[in-house]
Amino acid sequence: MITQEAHLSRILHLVSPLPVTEVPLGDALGLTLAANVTASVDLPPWDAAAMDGYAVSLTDFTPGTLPVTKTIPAGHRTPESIGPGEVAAIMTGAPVPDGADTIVPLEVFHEPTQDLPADITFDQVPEANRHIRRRAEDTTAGSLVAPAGTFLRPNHIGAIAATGTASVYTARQPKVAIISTGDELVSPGAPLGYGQIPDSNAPLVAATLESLGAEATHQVRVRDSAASLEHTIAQVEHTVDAIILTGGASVGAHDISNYVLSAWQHDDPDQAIRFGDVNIRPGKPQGFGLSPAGTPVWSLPGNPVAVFVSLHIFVIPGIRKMQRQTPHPRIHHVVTTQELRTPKNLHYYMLATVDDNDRAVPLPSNSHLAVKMGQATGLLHIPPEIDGVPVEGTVEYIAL
Ligand SMILES: Nc1nc2c(c(=O)[nH]1)N[C@H]1C(S)=C(S)[C@@H](COP(=O)(O)OP(=O)(O)OC[C@H]3O[C@@H](n4cnc5c(N)ncnc54)[C@H](O)[C@@H]3O)O[C@H]1N2
Ligand code: MOO
Repeated sequence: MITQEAHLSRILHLVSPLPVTEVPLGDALGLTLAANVTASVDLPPWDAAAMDGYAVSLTDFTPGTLPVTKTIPAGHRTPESIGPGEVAAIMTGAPVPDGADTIVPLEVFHEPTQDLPADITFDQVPEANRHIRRRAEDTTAGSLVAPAGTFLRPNHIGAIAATGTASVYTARQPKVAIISTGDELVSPGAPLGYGQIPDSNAPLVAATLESLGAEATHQVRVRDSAASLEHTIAQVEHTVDAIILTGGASVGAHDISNYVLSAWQHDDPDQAIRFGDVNIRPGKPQGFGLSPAGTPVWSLPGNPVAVFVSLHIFVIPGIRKMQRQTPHPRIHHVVTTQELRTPKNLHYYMLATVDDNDRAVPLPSNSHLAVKMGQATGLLHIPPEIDGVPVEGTVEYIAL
């Protein structure tokens, strides 16, 4: 029996990050930064008004009526200055004129209007340094905005654009071929003859890859024939970054993935495809290695929930490494509403629904229960050292 840890670490050892390319910021959502992004400019680039109002010099200031000598809207392109006894009408986001010590919001003097008054009356000395966004308060040019490894969400895109950057460096997205094996498989939606089932693994794997930003370039169904499997792999092997097979990973007479891939010779035996039982349920029979051309190949068991667990524990970390991203999933902790009994010495994964209060209701988790998989919000993980968790006990949880 291979441990989950040993199998995963072999996968991460054999999978390499993909080459880096420059991508326009508009296409970068959901990609992972391969290089730090630093600010091209100070932000704010200059002292700016935070309120619509009046910029005032407090040098020799005495309350009374003062003339409004200029108007500075946002986007004003000429540096301005004011001297003692002068007031400039200023709009939110406009550069603060030299000599101004504070901004007083317009409501202090009058109702909002488009016709600004020629002068305004101060009853008292205004407080200094109010309503001014200081230059470089947010960041300085050259400072880190987002480190390499950041998975770009909309907020990162906004922050990077704000600091004057139009493109980012990211790993090329993995192209992956998905091969479902099994004489029993037909396209989802096709009429089922006796003994036939819809191929649900290919759509599951493809959707998982797409959710990571990777591209499922091929989805091929092959019959349980060594010749067809060899032919299919030969056709896709040189155009993809990885191949994911489902089915035929076990030891049955028709489990062709195991027989075909185990027979491949590799110059470096450490890199060859190896099959074996891993201490994980579901998902026990696993194959992984590099094809003779050096393409990583995951050979997963056929049962849909076993595929689902295998994707989360063994495939997603490898794809993330290709994307130059942190490979490991975020583990949460939740409270189980039922006692969980599991075999010792196995990493046991259970489908579950977890509510907003982090309370988990386990679902039946046998590896063929595809519809139960559809009801889950994630996977509970009971590690090999224990044989269960009592009701109201804390348990690890991988959210989808
Ligand atoms: N004698 C033994 N039999 C089995 C063992 C074992 O150790 N000794 N392990 C069992 C476990 S655990 C698993 S998991 C499965 C894995 O089997 P295979 O990887 O060889 O997968 P298949 O036999 O091809 O299929 C298993 C199951 O999944 C269904 N399937 C396959 N492909 C798809 C697909 N694309 N979409 C939907 N469903 C699919 C298939 O019809 C089978 O029902 O082996 C156990 N047996
Ligand atoms: O381990 Mo198998 O993957 O039970 O279904």
